Amino acid sequence: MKSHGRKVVRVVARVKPSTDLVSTRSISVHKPMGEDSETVSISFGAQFAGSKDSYKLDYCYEENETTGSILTKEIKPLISTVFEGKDANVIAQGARNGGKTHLIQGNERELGLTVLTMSEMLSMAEERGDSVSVSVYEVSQETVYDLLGQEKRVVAVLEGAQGKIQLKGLSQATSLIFQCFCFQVPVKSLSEFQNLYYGLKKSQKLTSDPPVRSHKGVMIHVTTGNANPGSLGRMNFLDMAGYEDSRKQKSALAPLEIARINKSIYALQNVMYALNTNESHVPYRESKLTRMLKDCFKGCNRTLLITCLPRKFSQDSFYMLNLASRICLGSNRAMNNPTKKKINGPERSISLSSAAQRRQTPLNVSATSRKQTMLRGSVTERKTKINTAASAIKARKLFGEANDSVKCKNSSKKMEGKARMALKNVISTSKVVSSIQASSPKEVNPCEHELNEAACLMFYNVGNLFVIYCYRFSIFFGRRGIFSGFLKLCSSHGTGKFSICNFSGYSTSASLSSEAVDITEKETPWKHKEIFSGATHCDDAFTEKAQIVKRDENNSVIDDLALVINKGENLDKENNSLLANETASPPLSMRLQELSNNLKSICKISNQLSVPEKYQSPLTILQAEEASEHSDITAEAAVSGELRTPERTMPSNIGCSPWKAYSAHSSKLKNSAVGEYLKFINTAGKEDLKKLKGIGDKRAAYIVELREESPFKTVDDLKSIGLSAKQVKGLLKKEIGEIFE
Ligand SMILES: Nc1ncnc2c1ncn2[C@@H]1O[C@H](COP(=O)(O)OP(=O)(O)OP(=O)(O)O)[C@@H](O)[C@H]1O
Repeated sequence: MKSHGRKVVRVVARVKPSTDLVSTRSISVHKPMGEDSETVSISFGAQFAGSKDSYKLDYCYEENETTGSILTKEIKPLISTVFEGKDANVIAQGARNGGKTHLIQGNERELGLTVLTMSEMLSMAEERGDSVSVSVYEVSQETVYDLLGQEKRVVAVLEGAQGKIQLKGLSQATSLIFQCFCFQVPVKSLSEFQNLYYGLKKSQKLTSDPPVRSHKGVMIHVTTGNANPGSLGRMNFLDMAGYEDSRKQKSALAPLEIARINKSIYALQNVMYALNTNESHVPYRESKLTRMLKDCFKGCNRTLLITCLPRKFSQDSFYMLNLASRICLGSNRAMNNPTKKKINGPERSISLSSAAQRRQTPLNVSATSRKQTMLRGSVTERKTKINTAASAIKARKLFGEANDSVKCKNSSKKMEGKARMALKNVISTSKVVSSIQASSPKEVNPCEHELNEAACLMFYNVGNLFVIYCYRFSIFFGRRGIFSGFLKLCSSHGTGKFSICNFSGYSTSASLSSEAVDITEKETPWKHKEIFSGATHCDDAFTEKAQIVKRDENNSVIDDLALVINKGENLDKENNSLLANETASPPLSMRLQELSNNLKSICKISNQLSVPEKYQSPLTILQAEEASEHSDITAEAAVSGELRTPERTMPSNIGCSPWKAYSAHSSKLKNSAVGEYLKFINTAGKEDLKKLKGIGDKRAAYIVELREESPFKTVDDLKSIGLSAKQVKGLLKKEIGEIFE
């Protein structure tokens, strides 16, 4: 019998027998020492040329090997550990239709691993005088359901003060002596279990309308049967929902649903990887599934990860095998490497998933993510120096192009082309700068970006008004939630619009740059009869300046207000410190200054052009006025020819009703208040926390404890301190309402 050795996660594959007799045999498994091989290599046919030659796993069960042999070689050693008081997990993962359910659940004719294991455990329990009970659960769209009740019940997964997983609202479960996940049903015989298990499967089929894909789990609990009954161990079987590339055209599922499933698959991979590489931080909180199974995974508990592979190999299976191999080897830490090559390949889903996660949690990057960021930093360190120069060149090129487009008088089509080129360059510059920022170790601290200044260069097109905003700001837009609202607000106006943003906080910059590109993709065709209006906003080291250039259809300048950038002391300091540290990325102020200089040069050229008054249509003038109004450029400033930095209120009522504008503003305010509340929860000391309504000594201590493991990312996370959704809402209401008292 093969020993599991010291590995926390043993990674094997199972090849599903092919019913298609003519299918080409695309997988080949190399077992150097037959069944006793320590590792095996799996390789593919020519269609996967370009991939690695082979992938190493701990073992691979081929078609001719039965489920019984998996039981004997892999699961029996785990059963012994369960009776010794440990937990064990058997997880089937893979692409869709890979045979996961067949392996875990089986059917009446061909028993699956769960039933075979239950049989073993029942006879062992009988011998020892112990008892066995079972819980069955399902995790669908980040919600856990108990399947053994009269009807599906939602299970709230909470962490107790000791970090133990607890249930809320399930009295039957909490009254049990040991920590359990779901309602447990005692099982006395195998036939009783089979009736329950397969009966459940049938009734679920009837009730699940419309069918949703989910992760399904069966947990077998063992309790000692002596005078002091107590929990021994648990054997957890998990049938993961199948991985599917969300870009697939044929999928019956909504892309959002696929993305969520993939995200939770990815979260599990992260946990397995962290466990196998003995990382100090295991990202359990990245998904509901991993969070609820935290106690089963951690410590000396063992996990068997089975990747189910159909003989007729698909790209999705290849992807899952690739991930499994990484967990097995535990050596390649760059699962999230956002290199171009990987983004084009199956890893794109991973990086998108994690980007999505980061988008949700810009402030709170998990320790693993931070580590990965550091790693990416070191991997791209060499590239960074080159990119720093390249980005500066690209920035110059961008505005060089912009100059060209201003100069272009005769051909509006030519101008359109140039403008598109300029946009392209902005995007690439943005990406380069983002990657530099990501690789800068000093910017890895997830909280630091709040204090860092951030810059945003924003272009957007309102009707035939083309506005350029260049921002430098700190705390106000330090929160992604607010900034996202801001982007959405902008993107909800006008016909064609896009935004390019650079944030100095790593997580934010990554998420925003991708978001910015998304918006760009939706851009409507460029209009070449624009009035150009640009404004630069600068905090701190900069004085407030703005610029408006109006153009008619002949590209002539109607009005131009000068752009002046004053360099303050802070800027000098910042730049001096840069000179002292040649390897650092150029400070934002320097980049911003460069952009501003280029804008100035555009102005100069624009100044030389005359604007026939007849070309000023009332509409365009109105829009320009509206834009200046919304940019909070005062009449006084306009008269003096020097524009003030608009306040950080964005034009919200251009092209929309007062109600819409009000709604947008109030939701922005709400997000801002919630963000500040969470920020406080994540940073305040215990005494300060107690000043919050509804937070006492115990809760404050618990908050401090929980956030050390993983900061609170959303309002929902507050439920983990033992509050109901209603209570959380009440707390926020009280805090926010107090502002107006
Ligand atoms: N070992 C096997 N022998 C024979 N048929 C199998 C085997 N494994 C799977 N199948 C068949 O392949 C089909 C898909 O299997 P299964 O439903 O287990 O895949 P899955 O990976 O669970 O799919 P999903 O990702 O949709 O949950 C089923 O019709 C099943 O009967």
